[in-house]
Amino acid sequence: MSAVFKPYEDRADGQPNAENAASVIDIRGLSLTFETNDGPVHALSNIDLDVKRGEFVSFIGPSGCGKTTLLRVIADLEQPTGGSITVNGVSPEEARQARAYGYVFQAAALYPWRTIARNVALPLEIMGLPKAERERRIADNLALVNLAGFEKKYPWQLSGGMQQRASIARALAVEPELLLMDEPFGALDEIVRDHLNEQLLKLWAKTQKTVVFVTHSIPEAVFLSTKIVVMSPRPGRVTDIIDCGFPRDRTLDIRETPEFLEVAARVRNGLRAGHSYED
Ligand SMILES: Nc1ncnc2c1ncn2[C@@H]1O[C@H](COP(=O)(O)OP(=O)(O)OP(=O)(O)O)[C@@H](O)[C@H]1O
Repeated sequence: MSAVFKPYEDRADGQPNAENAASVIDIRGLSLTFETNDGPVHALSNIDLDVKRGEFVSFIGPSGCGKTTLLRVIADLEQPTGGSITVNGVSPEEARQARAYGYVFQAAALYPWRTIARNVALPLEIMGLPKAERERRIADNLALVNLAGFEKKYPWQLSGGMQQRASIARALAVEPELLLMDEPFGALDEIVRDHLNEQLLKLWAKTQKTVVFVTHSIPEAVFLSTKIVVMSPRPGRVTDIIDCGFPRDRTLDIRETPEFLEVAARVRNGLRAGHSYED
């Protein structure tokens, strides 16, 4: 086995000890069936997953395999029809009420009539935070995503990548422990995506957040993750969970290494095995 797959407790690079760290998300035998006019849609079947504090976990799988549905269950936006789930040791509903997570969507979803600072401010206003605290969080989080100086711009004055960084700042400003990201860079070109992947990794190392990230991209999943959850459709199942222990300060160069290509090949094989070519 290559060094890449070393358990965290053997590592000297400061990564969390994944075995002993607290569970942020604990999912057991979880299923979700949507009842539709055309009959039941089995979106998720018998999912088991444990996400530890400080991990970066990616869900990868073909369209319709239930990645977004699983993320929405964690966020209490969908209700499972079977099995159990806890987030920070409590139900997803309680975790949502405690603002345990920030959610970043594929589209930046910024309000065009609000400046960047006022977009980041919105959830803080809803929380009823005092002005001084709101301003501290806006400044800190815009600096964290390298958008200091853009406070007074409107979303349409920023590139797509900058808008997505602003939506990440908005999610972080709530100071959640957990960041849920649904294909946040899916609509961006590859060079911008590479750049944002590097920035996200630095942000993750700096903030020590737990991240759950949905993607279609094998290189993105391997580059970013400590754990890759490979899913297959109809019904959505977990077909493989791959530990991926690259150092936190990795750069894009690692994509050329044999270790990286080895993990990518395992992800690709997992995707192929679960893929149906019927449609
Ligand atoms: N509200 C809903 N009602 C009925 N079916 C739904 C609903 N939401 C999702 N589905 C179905 O559940 C399955 C999983 O959908 P989901 O969006 O989670 O997949 P995904 O892996 O995120 O896909 P993509 O990569 O295309 O975003 C699909 O078959 C989808 O059509």
